[in-house]
Amino acid sequence: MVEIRTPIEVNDAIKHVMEFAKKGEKIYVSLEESHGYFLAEDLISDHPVPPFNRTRYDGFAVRAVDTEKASQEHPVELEVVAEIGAGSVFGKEVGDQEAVRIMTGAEIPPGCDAVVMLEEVTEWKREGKTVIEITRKLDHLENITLKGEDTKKGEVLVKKGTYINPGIMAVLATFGYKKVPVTKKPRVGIISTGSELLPVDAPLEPGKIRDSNAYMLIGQIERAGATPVSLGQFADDFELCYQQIVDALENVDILLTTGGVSVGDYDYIPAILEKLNANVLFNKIRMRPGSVTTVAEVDGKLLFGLSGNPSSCYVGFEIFARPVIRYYHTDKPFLQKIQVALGGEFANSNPFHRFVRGKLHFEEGNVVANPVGLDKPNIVTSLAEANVLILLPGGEIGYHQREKVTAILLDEQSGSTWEDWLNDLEECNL
Ligand SMILES: Nc1nc2c(c(=O)[nH]1)N[C@H]1C(S)=C(S)[C@@H](COP(=O)(O)OP(=O)(O)OC[C@H]3O[C@@H](n4cnc5c(N)ncnc54)[C@H](O)[C@@H]3O)O[C@H]1N2
Ligand code: MOO
Ligand SMILES: [Mg+2]
Repeated sequence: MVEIRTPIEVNDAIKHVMEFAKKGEKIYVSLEESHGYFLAEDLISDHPVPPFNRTRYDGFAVRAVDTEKASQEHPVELEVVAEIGAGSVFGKEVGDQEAVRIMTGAEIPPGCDAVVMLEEVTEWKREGKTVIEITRKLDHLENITLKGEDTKKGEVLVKKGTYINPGIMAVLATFGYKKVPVTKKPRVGIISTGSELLPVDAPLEPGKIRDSNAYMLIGQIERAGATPVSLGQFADDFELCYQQIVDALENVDILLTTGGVSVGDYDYIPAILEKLNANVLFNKIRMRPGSVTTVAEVDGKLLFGLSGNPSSCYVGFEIFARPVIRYYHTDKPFLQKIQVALGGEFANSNPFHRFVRGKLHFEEGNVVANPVGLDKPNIVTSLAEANVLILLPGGEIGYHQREKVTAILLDEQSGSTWEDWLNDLEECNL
């Protein structure tokens, strides 16, 4: 008799999984490799930026008061007493009727309080001296970037738990972080199971397909903030897969398997979990695709038995494994959601919540989420385009073109808290 599984609700399943989520320890990585890590400490400015008053233009630093009477008819003449490029400083006080030739980014010399651009002046030599002619009045502080204009000392610029993007790398460099405090990425193992699976470089054979899930998961794991560990591809053989899983659990923080979680004759993951004496959190969820996603805990480690069907595997990972990985780094481990107009027609109702792979685009000022490709669990090619999961709550209704629905953003990095995730989903009561 085939086992009849009772589906649990999506949010209950997430809650169970998150009970076993762990926090990452603090490590230091070089600034060069920090992209894609998450800050383990607040980034606080320990000096003002810029650290000195500087010129915004190539020009002449002057005393604005000397230009007060300048006009086209009555230009003011100033003597150029020095030249400085960015990185050089003119330590002396600039006196009455004097100017310093200065290049963008150089510190404003003492006594000066305005800069006139090179293009605005006439310059010539007279009796061995360089003289400039200014034809308008300059304002106090004109063309000067003030010390601390960008940021003051002591400000929290980036909060702990933030994903390090290129802009944050610039800020880290500004404050001298050769080594960056980040949270250590968990190691996430991938085992693909299936006697039909070929290595990616093998020619097709009758009845066989190439293993795409393993590579998809490498990308998903990296996007989530973990280090993928490829542990191989194995035939549907109970003993072989059991042994691989036992060995893998020793060597990784989280283990993912794909395939073999359903009720078929060669779906060995449920029996392997039983032999492992694993604490199975659930093996059926009221969602589609990914309903067969099975999660178990073995000695405190999580094992995600993801479906073999590519779209089911993808969605199961994003909804259940991703927040566990993100929690290592941040208290906002859940995906963010937005309201969109539905770009397709789903007239048939479905008792299960649907997570339709979709792509955002803009139409007459509205954000529209268009389904990509066929909405079936076994579809792989649609995943190439997907940047959202369109959430169609289960029930007795269908969904129609331009109806307001929720889209879960797959490439967004700031994340959301559990409360945010629940609030936004209140209406769908997942
Ligand atoms: N009698 C029932 N049959 C099925 C049920 C059910 O409840 N009762 N559930 C269906 C659903 S829903 C899903 S989803 C799949 C889950 O299948 P498994 O997780 O057991 O995966 P497999 O049987 O091993 O493979 C399913 C499908 O996916 C292909 N596959 C497997 N691994 C890979 C890979 N690494 N890369 C690409 N494609 C892969 C495999 O060839 C199969 O076509 O079960 C339904 N059946
Ligand atoms: O787990 Mo299956 O994906 O619901 O199609
Ligand atoms: Mg199966």
